[in-house]
Amino acid sequence: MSDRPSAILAELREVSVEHRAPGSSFLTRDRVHALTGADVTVAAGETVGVVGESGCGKSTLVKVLVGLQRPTSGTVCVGGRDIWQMSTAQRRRHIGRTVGMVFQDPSTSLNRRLPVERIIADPLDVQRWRGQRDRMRRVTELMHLVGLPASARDALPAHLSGGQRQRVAIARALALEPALLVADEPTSALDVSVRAQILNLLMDLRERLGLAMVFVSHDLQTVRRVSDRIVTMYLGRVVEELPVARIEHGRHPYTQALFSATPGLLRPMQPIPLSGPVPSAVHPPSGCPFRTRCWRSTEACATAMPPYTGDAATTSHRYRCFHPVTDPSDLHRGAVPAPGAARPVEEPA
Ligand SMILES: Nc1ncnc2c1ncn2[C@@H]1O[C@H](COP(=O)(O)OP(=O)(O)OP(=O)(O)O)[C@@H](O)[C@H]1O
Repeated sequence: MSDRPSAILAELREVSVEHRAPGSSFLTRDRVHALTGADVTVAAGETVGVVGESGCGKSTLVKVLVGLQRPTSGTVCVGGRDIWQMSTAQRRRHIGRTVGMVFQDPSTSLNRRLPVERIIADPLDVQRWRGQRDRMRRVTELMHLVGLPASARDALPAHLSGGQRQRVAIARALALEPALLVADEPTSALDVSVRAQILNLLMDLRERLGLAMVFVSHDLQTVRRVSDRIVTMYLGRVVEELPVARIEHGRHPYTQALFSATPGLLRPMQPIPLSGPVPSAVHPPSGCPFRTRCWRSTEACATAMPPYTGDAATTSHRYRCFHPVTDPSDLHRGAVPAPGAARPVEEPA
């Protein structure tokens, strides 16, 4: 991968998403900060892995990318165009042609009342795809592409296995020949026995069709295997993005802690224990969101958000941290806290 990718397929600039907090009243007006100030780009042909603990905003980020979630602020460009400056119909058409989306659970993402053929053809119908014969031919082609037998054409989702259902979802996502496929935990709802098959299918399709991919997963080994670049998120913030070749050189302590929890992912290292719960997304800490669990934090971390900076040697490795890990052997020399030694989580004011 070159350090400076050429064609940008999707770009988030300073994107934030807030939701009304469950149980918030008209008076408190509490907001959940699901995504804050996210800057992410996806270039043609590259695979970007998105990682982070549950609730850190991964799904929100991909929903924003595919136009399913309108940001509270910031700009979302897909195929070079600001999708929220378009009419609803224009936006649907434009995104449909540029981006395909595969969701986590095909049991809920597919319309259970429609046969496979109608599900796969749905994006073609929405875009008024040529004639009926072309439509039928395209469905056959797509079923073949994802390894579905012709006999599945008239089946309802309930009559298919979980793996076959996910193949239907992938066929639907590819119907309009998008340049970018966004997959949000595409294998985690499947039986362990078929996960590898679906992952291999996605990798095969990526190669054959020259797709760019955004791949969200909790499985860091897989993310490392499939990605060119990794984006680490914490409490609604992108805290680091780095080329997979630099995975040993994660600068953000959270990236190091996250990766250290998967044995064999990095050089031999002790898991870095993180004490305390993830702070509330309604009342995130001031400054760096990770500071309440970070063993390297200082007062500076509470007063301001670290800028999104990079190493001089590479434009594709950026992180938000006042005390980046510049020497990974730091982590072996006792800088790692004993369990429970990280700073206690402060109660929101
Ligand atoms: N519609 C909503 N209303 C209120 N809060 C929401 C809504 N959608 C998401 N959130 C909150 O936004 C935050 C980010 O959620 P998101 O689903 O993006 O996280 P995630 O990293 O994808 O989690 P997981 O890995 O468990 O899927 C969480 O605190 C979540 O509870």
